[in-house]
Amino acid sequence: MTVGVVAIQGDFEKHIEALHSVGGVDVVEVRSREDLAKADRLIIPGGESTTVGLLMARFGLGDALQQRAAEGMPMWGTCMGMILMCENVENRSDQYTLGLLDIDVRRNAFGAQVHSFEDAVPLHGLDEPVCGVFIRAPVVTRLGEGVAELGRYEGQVVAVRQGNLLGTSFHPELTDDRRLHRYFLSL
Ligand SMILES: NC(=O)CC[C@H](N)C(=O)O
Repeated sequence: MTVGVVAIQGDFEKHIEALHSVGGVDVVEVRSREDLAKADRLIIPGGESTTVGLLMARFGLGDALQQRAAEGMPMWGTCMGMILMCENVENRSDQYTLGLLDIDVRRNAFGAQVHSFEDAVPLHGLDEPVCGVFIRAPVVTRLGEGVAELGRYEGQVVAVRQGNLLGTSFHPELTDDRRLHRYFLSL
Protein backbone atom coordinates (compact mmCIF):
# COMPACT_ATOMS: atom_id res chain seq x y z
CA MET A 1 0.00 0.00 0.00
CA THR A 2 1.29 3.46 -0.90
CA VAL A 3 0.16 6.39 1.22
CA GLY A 4 0.41 9.85 -0.32
CA VAL A 5 1.00 12.86 1.91
CA VAL A 6 0.28 16.27 0.42
CA ALA A 7 3.66 18.01 0.70
CA ILE A 8 3.04 21.52 -0.59
CA GLN A 9 3.38 23.25 2.80
CA GLY A 10 2.76 22.40 6.44
CA ASP A 11 3.71 19.56 8.78
CA PHE A 12 3.75 16.77 6.19
CA GLU A 13 7.09 15.43 7.47
CA LYS A 14 5.49 14.58 10.82
CA HIS A 15 2.85 12.47 9.07
CA ILE A 16 5.55 10.73 7.03
CA GLU A 17 7.44 9.90 10.25
CA ALA A 18 4.24 8.64 11.83
CA LEU A 19 3.54 6.39 8.83
CA HIS A 20 7.09 5.01 8.94
CA SER A 21 6.72 4.27 12.65
CA VAL A 22 3.51 2.34 11.96
CA GLY A 23 5.34 0.54 9.15
CA GLY A 24 4.18 -1.78 6.39
CA VAL A 25 3.40 1.01 3.92
CA ASP A 26 5.25 2.99 1.26
CA VAL A 27 4.97 6.77 1.40
CA VAL A 28 4.96 9.26 -1.46
CA GLU A 29 5.08 13.05 -1.14
CA VAL A 30 2.29 14.51 -3.25
CA ARG A 31 2.77 17.86 -5.01
CA SER A 32 1.41 17.04 -8.45
CA ARG A 33 -1.17 14.93 -10.25
CA GLU A 34 1.63 12.53 -11.19
CA ASP A 35 2.55 12.01 -7.53
CA LEU A 36 -1.09 11.45 -6.64
CA ALA A 37 -1.38 8.74 -9.28
CA LYS A 38 1.16 6.66 -7.30
CA ALA A 39 -0.89 6.77 -4.08
CA ASP A 40 -3.63 4.42 -2.87
CA ARG A 41 -4.74 6.71 -0.05
CA LEU A 42 -3.95 10.24 0.99
CA ILE A 43 -3.26 12.40 4.03
CA ILE A 44 -3.65 16.18 3.84
CA PRO A 45 -1.63 17.62 6.76
CA GLY A 46 -1.84 20.74 8.88
CA GLY A 47 -0.64 24.01 7.44
CA GLU A 48 -2.07 27.14 5.93
CA SER A 49 -5.28 26.33 4.10
CA THR A 50 -5.51 29.55 2.06
CA THR A 51 -2.04 29.08 0.56
CA VAL A 52 -2.28 25.35 -0.06
CA GLY A 53 -5.79 25.67 -1.52
CA LEU A 54 -4.63 28.29 -4.02
CA LEU A 55 -1.67 26.16 -5.08
CA MET A 56 -3.81 23.01 -5.38
CA ALA A 57 -6.25 24.86 -7.61
CA ARG A 58 -3.47 26.36 -9.75
CA PHE A 59 -1.66 23.07 -10.38
CA GLY A 60 -4.80 21.04 -11.08
CA LEU A 61 -4.17 18.86 -8.03
CA GLY A 62 -7.56 19.84 -6.59
CA ASP A 63 -9.46 18.41 -9.58
CA ALA A 64 -7.45 15.21 -9.43
CA LEU A 65 -8.13 14.87 -5.70
CA GLN A 66 -11.86 15.32 -6.23
CA GLN A 67 -11.82 12.62 -8.87
CA ARG A 68 -9.90 10.14 -6.70
CA ALA A 69 -12.19 10.81 -3.71
CA ALA A 70 -15.23 10.15 -5.91
CA GLU A 71 -13.63 6.82 -6.87
CA GLY A 72 -13.44 5.90 -3.18
CA MET A 73 -9.84 6.75 -2.29
CA PRO A 74 -9.49 6.99 1.52
CA MET A 75 -8.41 10.49 2.55
CA TRP A 76 -7.68 12.02 5.92
CA GLY A 77 -7.34 15.72 6.59
CA THR A 78 -5.80 16.97 9.84
CA CYS A 79 -6.53 20.58 10.76
CA MET A 80 -5.75 22.45 7.50
CA GLY A 81 -6.47 19.20 5.68
CA MET A 82 -9.98 19.04 7.09
CA ILE A 83 -10.52 22.69 6.15
CA LEU A 84 -9.48 21.94 2.56
CA MET A 85 -11.77 18.90 2.42
CA CYS A 86 -14.85 20.80 3.62
CA GLU A 87 -17.75 22.17 1.63
CA ASN A 88 -17.69 25.70 3.01
CA VAL A 89 -15.61 27.78 5.42
CA GLU A 90 -18.16 29.57 7.55
CA ASN A 91 -16.01 32.58 8.41
CA ARG A 92 -14.34 32.81 4.98
CA SER A 93 -16.95 31.83 2.39
CA ASP A 94 -14.80 32.85 -0.61
CA GLN A 95 -12.05 30.38 0.33
CA TYR A 96 -11.21 27.60 -2.14
CA THR A 97 -12.04 24.16 -0.76
CA LEU A 98 -12.28 20.71 -2.31
CA GLY A 99 -15.85 20.02 -1.14
CA LEU A 100 -15.13 16.36 -0.35
CA LEU A 101 -16.61 16.21 3.16
CA ASP A 102 -20.20 17.42 3.41
CA ILE A 103 -19.37 19.69 6.34
CA ASP A 104 -18.85 23.38 7.04
CA VAL A 105 -16.04 24.48 9.32
CA ARG A 106 -15.07 27.57 11.27
CA ARG A 107 -11.36 28.34 11.03
CA ASN A 108 -9.25 29.29 14.04
CA ALA A 109 -12.21 28.45 16.26
CA PHE A 110 -10.16 28.27 19.46
CA GLY A 111 -8.22 31.50 18.87
CA ALA A 112 -4.78 32.45 17.58
CA GLN A 113 -1.48 30.54 17.51
CA VAL A 114 -0.69 31.61 21.10
CA HIS A 115 -3.91 29.91 22.21
CA SER A 116 -2.71 26.52 20.96
CA PHE A 117 -3.25 23.74 23.50
CA GLU A 118 -3.35 20.00 24.10
CA ASP A 119 -6.09 18.11 25.87
CA ALA A 120 -7.72 14.70 26.01
CA VAL A 121 -10.35 14.08 23.33
CA PRO A 122 -12.60 11.02 23.59
CA LEU A 123 -13.32 9.47 20.20
CA HIS A 124 -16.01 6.97 19.23
CA GLY A 125 -14.57 3.48 18.89
CA LEU A 126 -11.44 4.15 20.99
CA ASP A 127 -11.32 2.97 24.62
CA GLU A 128 -8.90 5.68 25.73
CA PRO A 129 -9.08 9.33 24.61
CA VAL A 130 -6.43 10.69 22.25
CA CYS A 131 -4.24 13.65 23.10
CA GLY A 132 -5.63 16.37 20.84
CA VAL A 133 -3.05 18.97 19.75
CA PHE A 134 -5.00 22.04 18.65
CA ILE A 135 -3.05 24.68 16.70
CA ARG A 136 -5.31 27.41 15.34
CA ALA A 137 -7.74 24.57 14.92
CA PRO A 138 -11.07 24.58 13.07
CA VAL A 139 -14.35 23.10 14.33
CA VAL A 140 -17.13 21.51 12.33
CA THR A 141 -20.23 23.72 12.36
CA ARG A 142 -22.46 21.72 9.99
CA LEU A 143 -22.58 17.99 9.31
CA GLY A 144 -24.35 16.70 6.20
CA GLU A 145 -26.52 13.60 6.30
CA GLY A 146 -23.83 11.09 5.41
CA VAL A 147 -21.32 12.44 7.91
CA ALA A 148 -20.73 10.70 11.25
CA GLU A 149 -19.43 12.60 14.24
CA LEU A 150 -16.44 10.82 15.79
CA GLY A 151 -15.71 13.18 18.64
CA ARG A 152 -16.31 16.49 20.36
CA TYR A 153 -14.23 18.84 22.42
CA GLU A 154 -15.93 21.46 24.60
CA GLY A 155 -19.18 20.67 22.83
CA GLN A 156 -17.70 21.29 19.35
CA VAL A 157 -17.35 18.59 16.71
CA VAL A 158 -13.64 17.98 16.08
CA ALA A 159 -13.56 14.62 14.28
CA VAL A 160 -15.77 13.30 11.47
CA ARG A 161 -16.02 10.43 9.03
CA GLN A 162 -17.93 10.21 5.76
CA GLY A 163 -17.37 6.84 4.11
CA ASN A 164 -13.63 6.64 3.42
CA LEU A 165 -13.07 10.30 4.26
CA LEU A 166 -11.81 11.34 7.67
CA GLY A 167 -11.32 14.78 9.17
CA THR A 168 -9.80 15.82 12.50
CA SER A 169 -9.36 19.34 13.87
CA PHE A 170 -6.26 18.33 15.78
CA HIS A 171 -2.83 16.84 14.96
CA PRO A 172 -2.32 13.15 15.88
CA GLU A 173 0.97 13.21 13.92
CA LEU A 174 2.43 15.48 16.64
CA THR A 175 1.93 12.84 19.34
CA ASP A 176 3.36 9.33 19.79
CA ASP A 177 -0.10 7.80 19.65
CA ARG A 178 -0.50 5.99 16.33
CA ARG A 179 -4.07 4.73 16.81
CA LEU A 180 -5.59 7.19 14.35
CA HIS A 181 -2.97 6.49 11.70
CA ARG A 182 -3.70 2.77 12.08
CA TYR A 183 -7.43 3.45 11.91
CA PHE A 184 -6.95 5.44 8.69
CA LEU A 185 -4.84 2.66 7.17
CA SER A 186 -7.60 0.17 7.98
CA LEU A 187 -10.26 2.06 5.98
N1 LIG B 1 -2.70 23.76 12.28
C1 LIG B 1 -3.31 24.09 11.19
O1 LIG B 1 -3.40 23.34 10.23
C2 LIG B 1 -3.86 25.48 11.18
C3 LIG B 1 -4.88 25.72 10.12
C4 LIG B 1 -4.97 27.20 9.84
N2 LIG B 1 -5.54 27.91 10.96
C5 LIG B 1 -5.81 27.43 8.61
O2 LIG B 1 -6.86 27.97 8.71
O3 LIG B 1 -5.41 27.09 7.53
